[in-house]
Amino acid sequence: MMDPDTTAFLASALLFFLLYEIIQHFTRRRRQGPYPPGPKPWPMIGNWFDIPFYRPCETYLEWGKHYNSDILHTEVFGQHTVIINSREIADELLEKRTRNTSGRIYFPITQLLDWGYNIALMVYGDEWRRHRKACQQHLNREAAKSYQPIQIKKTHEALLALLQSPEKFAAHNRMHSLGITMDMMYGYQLKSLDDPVISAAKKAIELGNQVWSQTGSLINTFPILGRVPTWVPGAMSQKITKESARWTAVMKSIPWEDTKRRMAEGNITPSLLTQFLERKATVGASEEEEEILKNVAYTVYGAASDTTESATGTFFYAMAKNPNVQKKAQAEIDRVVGTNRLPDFTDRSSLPYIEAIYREVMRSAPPLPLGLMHTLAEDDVCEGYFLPAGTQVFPNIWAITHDPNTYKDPHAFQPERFFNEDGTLNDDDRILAFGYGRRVCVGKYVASSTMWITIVSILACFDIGKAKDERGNDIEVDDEYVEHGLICHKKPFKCSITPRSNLSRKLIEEAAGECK
Ligand code: HEM
Repeated sequence: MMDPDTTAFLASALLFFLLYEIIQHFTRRRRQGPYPPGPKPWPMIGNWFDIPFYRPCETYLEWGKHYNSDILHTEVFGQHTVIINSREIADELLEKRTRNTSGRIYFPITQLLDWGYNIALMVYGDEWRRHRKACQQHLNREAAKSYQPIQIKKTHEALLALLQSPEKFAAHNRMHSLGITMDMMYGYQLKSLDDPVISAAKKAIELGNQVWSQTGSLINTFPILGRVPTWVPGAMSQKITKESARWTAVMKSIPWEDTKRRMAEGNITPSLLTQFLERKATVGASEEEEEILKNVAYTVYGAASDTTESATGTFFYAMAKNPNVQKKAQAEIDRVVGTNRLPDFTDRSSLPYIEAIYREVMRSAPPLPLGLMHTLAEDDVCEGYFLPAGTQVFPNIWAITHDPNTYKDPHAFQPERFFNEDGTLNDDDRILAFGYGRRVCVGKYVASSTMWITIVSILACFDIGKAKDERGNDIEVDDEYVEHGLICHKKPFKCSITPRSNLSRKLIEEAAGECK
């Protein structure tokens, strides 16, 4: 038998359901047309049981074929969601009508998690505008160049790590993307993946992801449930949010305190926050400016590291599977850069095949296959379908970059698809993996440079191939991806990474020595 607390909790939840349905019934707006097609919703819960959890991007592509539509609809507890499978519709809704489609859904759980600092989750309004402006100031095309010395230094450190323990390439990849981010934002030098900042952020994000979605917690549908104290049986979300918020506070405080300590000691490495603090000490800055800059740094930690790690993971996978692509790239590097030095950013415009590999990595496995949701400020009509205000729209970036009408043989890794017949790069240089409209990834220039210098440096120094088993046979690499929240990663796999020559080995050791 249930104890009285549980019975009371369930009874109030049921009451809320009923109240909700009644309110929905009386407040439902007049529809200006049908909703886009999708699975038939159940009363009250809507499509709760239809929402796909494994590789939703692929399921939505299948739905698109089933319903013969590139725009699809689901509804869960009255929250409308639209998924777009075509480039044209995504451009129409998320680029041309970006004024109406730049919102983010507000989950009441965000405040309980203490994730209000996160620019990517902020609703469209003045607070977001102030943060976005600060991001643009520090991450625009020109500003992004100031991080190149960090990107080079960290990439050379990664080359050394690959030389010393190639079998740990996935860990080196993670260390590389996190190390660049922490250095850029705080000048914080990450020594290992066991660093307390990394563990705290991991715990905060893993816990938070369990509840930060429409179906993750009832609090997102019935905000009043957020007031239920943690001791009430069944109040799981409250326990999770409390624990996640505790780790978020740790994740924020360690690098910030470290930055202040180093500044006080006069041990300053250039970074977003040290530059700001120096400016504050000389010409002054407001408390609000400081808060915004700190929020930018905290946000970038999450926004930059997992995404870059995912894309670099795809690069290793693509190289292990496509030796011909690798050979062609290395021939280009040897011809343009030579073998007596490591590549640097001045080489970028002279290496079109490397550029094409970068584009193909981002096309073949966009790190956020469904992007981030945008929400509608006002009712809209698209392709004859009615989209009520508040609808969340997901661009199915993976489906769009795998459309065989645009990308022939879309599952093959073919950098050649980005060339004109005369051998020059074509104009398909928009990286859809960075998203859409006013919410497009504000770190795209930084991300592009990190990806490029990583790809070109690894190819200049190493051969990546299939690993061998104990009998000397190739170990095949599977094609599976796994999802962590909205971000997908190549499923762990083995590959062999060997220096191309003794000269490459020497170049790496020299370059890494200079980093110290
Ligand atoms: C391969 C690497 C990356 C990928 C694939 C990526 C992708 C994305 C995507 C899809 C969005 C959402 C866009 C939308 O709403 O339509 C986004 C937002 C964002 N990204 Fe990135 N990103 C990457 C790296 C970075 C880096 C390096 C930074 C910072 C240095 C960064 C900072 C941000 C921020 C702050 C937002 C939120 C923008 C807003 O909501 O206004 N990202 N990113």
